[in-house]
Amino acid sequence: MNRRIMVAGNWKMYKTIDQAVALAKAVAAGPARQGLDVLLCPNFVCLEAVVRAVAGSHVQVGGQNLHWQDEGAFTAEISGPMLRSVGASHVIIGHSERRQFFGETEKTVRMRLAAALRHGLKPIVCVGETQAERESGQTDDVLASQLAGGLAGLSAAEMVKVTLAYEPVWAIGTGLTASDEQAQQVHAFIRAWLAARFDNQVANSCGILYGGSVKPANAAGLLRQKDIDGALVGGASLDADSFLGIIAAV
Ligand SMILES: O=C[C@H](O)COP(=O)(O)O
Repeated sequence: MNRRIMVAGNWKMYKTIDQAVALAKAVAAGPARQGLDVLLCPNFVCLEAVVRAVAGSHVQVGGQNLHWQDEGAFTAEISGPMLRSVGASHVIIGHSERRQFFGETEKTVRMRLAAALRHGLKPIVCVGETQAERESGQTDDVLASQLAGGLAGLSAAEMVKVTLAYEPVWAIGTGLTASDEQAQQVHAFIRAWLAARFDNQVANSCGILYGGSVKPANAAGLLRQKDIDGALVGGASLDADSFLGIIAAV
């Protein structure tokens, strides 16, 4: 099964419009590679400018979140139709920072996922355990629970439109990276979970990205792993040279 590889930059709450446009143009000037998707996820304020900056290139643009309703009295929220109207193709859902700081639950992940699929946005659903959960041997249980809740009731036809991202919370922004073996072990667990919940075909076609202190120096080892289909990059995506270095390492 030949799954596509994706290198996605999650810019989090960084970059003003001018900075975002400069970075997006630098990334878009990098080489396009067969079978490799390059995605940039800027903050909402910069989305439109980044879409324009990469227009005509191989680079795609996504949002970092979306609300489950299409519209309504939900101050400061952004909906699927709004993301589509600005030219976004993807959306990140359930990032651990949303879970940790903004009350994201499995239920809201599932509702956001439904909204993304309803509007033809390609969802990237994040899962991952904390350091305490890993140290107490709960990694598999935590992931199974996040997957079961976040993907509850999803059909196989819907699941193949979803990309998953395994992001161990202890490796995000800390400089600690899961070893190649640790990451592969969890990715294999997730793929086995998908095979059991759906079937082998779904499990084998679903992209599973790794996120957590991915840098040019460790990207090649991680991406060489059988069940790692790309990277969701935070800090190292904020600099063109390091993000292009990760792409080059694929
Ligand atoms: O979404 C990206 C992840 O949170 C990884 O962030 P990081 O590369 O800064 O550790």
